[in-house]
Amino acid sequence: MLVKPSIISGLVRLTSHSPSSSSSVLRRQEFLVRTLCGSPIIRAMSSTSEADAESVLRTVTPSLDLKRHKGQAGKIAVIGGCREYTGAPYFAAISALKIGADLSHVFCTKDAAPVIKSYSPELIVHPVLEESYSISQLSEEDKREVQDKVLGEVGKWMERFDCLVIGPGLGRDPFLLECVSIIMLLAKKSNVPFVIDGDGLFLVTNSIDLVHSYPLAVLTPNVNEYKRLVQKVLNCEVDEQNAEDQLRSLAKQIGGVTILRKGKSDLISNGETVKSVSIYGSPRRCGGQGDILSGGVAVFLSWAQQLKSDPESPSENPAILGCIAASGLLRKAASLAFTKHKRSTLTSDIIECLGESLEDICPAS
Ligand SMILES: NC(=O)C1=CN([C@@H]2O[C@H](COP(=O)(O)OP(=O)(O)OC[C@H]3O[C@@H](n4cnc5c(N)ncnc54)[C@H](OP(=O)(O)O)[C@@H]3O)[C@@H](O)[C@H]2O)[C@@H](O)CC1
Ligand SMILES: Nc1ncnc2c1ncn2[C@@H]1O[C@H](COP(=O)(O)OP(=O)(O)OP(=O)(O)O)[C@@H](O)[C@H]1O
Ligand SMILES: [Mg+2]
Repeated sequence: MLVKPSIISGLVRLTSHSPSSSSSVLRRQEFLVRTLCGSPIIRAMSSTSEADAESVLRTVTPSLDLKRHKGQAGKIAVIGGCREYTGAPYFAAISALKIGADLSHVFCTKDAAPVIKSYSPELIVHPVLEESYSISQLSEEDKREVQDKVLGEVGKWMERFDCLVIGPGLGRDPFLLECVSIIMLLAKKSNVPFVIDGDGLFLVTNSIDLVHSYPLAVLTPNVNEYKRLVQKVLNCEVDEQNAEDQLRSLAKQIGGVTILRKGKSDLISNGETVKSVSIYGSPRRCGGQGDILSGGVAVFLSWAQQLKSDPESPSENPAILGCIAASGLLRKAASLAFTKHKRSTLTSDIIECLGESLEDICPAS
C-alpha cells in the first residue's frame, strides 16, 4: 500500500490539534498514524532522515592528546557586535570555547568591544569595525581609507582562522555591512569556511552572490531569516507541507551551500541530502540560542574538516556533519539546562551545560 507523506502529516495535524483524544475516531486515527509511520514503506518514502547526532558528535570530536598544541583544536572568529547587540557575539564566541576550540576572537565595533571584553577575559576582542555614524563627517576618500584600515585589520588574521561566524549582533549599518561583504570575499579567497547567521543573513539575502557556490558556506536561518531567503531566492512563500524539498531546492539554487533551517526540528541540506535533528531540546525560546548554535557549527565544522585527511573519515560533507553535531549538542544542553532552571532558563544557563552534555557523549578520558 502506498501512502503519501502529506497524508500522514495531515493525519498527524488532525490528531495533534484535536481538543481530546478520548473519542474512538481519534484513537483509530492515532493508531493509523503510529502504524503507517512505523511502516518500512513510509520510512523509505520519507525524503528526510533523522541524523544520529550522538554518533556524529562522537565521530567529529577529537580526543584530547597531550601532543597537540594550542590552536590545533580550532581558532574561531566571530564578526559581530555593535552598539545595540553585545550579547550575541559573546554567546557565539564563548560557546565555541566551551565546546572545545582553543581560541575565540571577536571582531566588533569600537563601542561594543569594551562591553564584550568585560563579559569574559577568555575572548580576544578586536575593536575594528566602524558604523556610519562614526565616520559621517569624513570625505568619501577618508571613508575609503577607514574601510581599507578595517579590511587590513581583519585580513591580517584571516588565514589563521579555521572558521568564521559572520553576523551575530552585527546590526544593519550600510557602511559596516559593506566592509563585511569584503571580509567575506577575503575569506573565500583564503578558503576559510564561514557560518552566516543573524544580520549576516540580512546582508547575504540581499546579495546572494556573496555566498553562491561557495561550498564552505553554512547559513543558519531562524524562521524570519528563512522566510526572507525563500522569498528572495525561490520567489515564493515557505511551504511547510514540502519543507524538505523546498530546503533542498533553496540550497541547490544557492549553488550547494549548506543551510541549517532552525525550528522545532532543525533541517539541514546542501542541495543533495536533507537531514533532520529532532532530539528533545527545551520549550524555552529565550534569545541567544541561535548564537550558541552558530558558534557550535563553526567548531564542529572545523573538526570535521580536520578529519578529511584521515582515510577512514566519514564520507559525509564536513559542513553537514558540523551542523548535525552542533544542533544535537545545543538541544541536549538546552534540555539539561531546562531540567535545572525550568521557566527561568537563560542562554547563559544553556552555555553552562554544553560541557556536561558533550562529556556525556564523548568523555574526555
Ligand atoms: N542578546 C543579544 O545581543 C542578542 C542579539 N541578537 C541579534 O539580534 C539581531 C536580530 O536578530 P533577530 O533574531 O531578532 O532577527 P529576526 O528574528 O529576523 O528579527 C525579528 C524582527 O526584528 C526586526 N529586525 C531585526 N533586526 C533589525 C534591525 N537591525 N533593524 C530593523 N529591524 C530589525 C526584523 O524585521 P525584518 O527584518 O523582518 O524587517 C524582525 O521583524 C541579530 O544580529 C542577532 O544576532 C539575537 O541573536 C538574540 C540575542
Ligand atoms: N519550536 C522549537 N522547538 C524546539 N527547539 C527549537 C524550536 N525553535 C528553535 N529551536 C531550537 O533553538 C535553536 C535556536 O533557534 P532559534 O530559532 O531560536 O534561533 P534564533 O532566532 O536565531 O536565535 P537567537 O535568539 O540566538 O537569534 C535551534 O537550533 C533549535 O534547535
Ligand atoms: Mg539569530
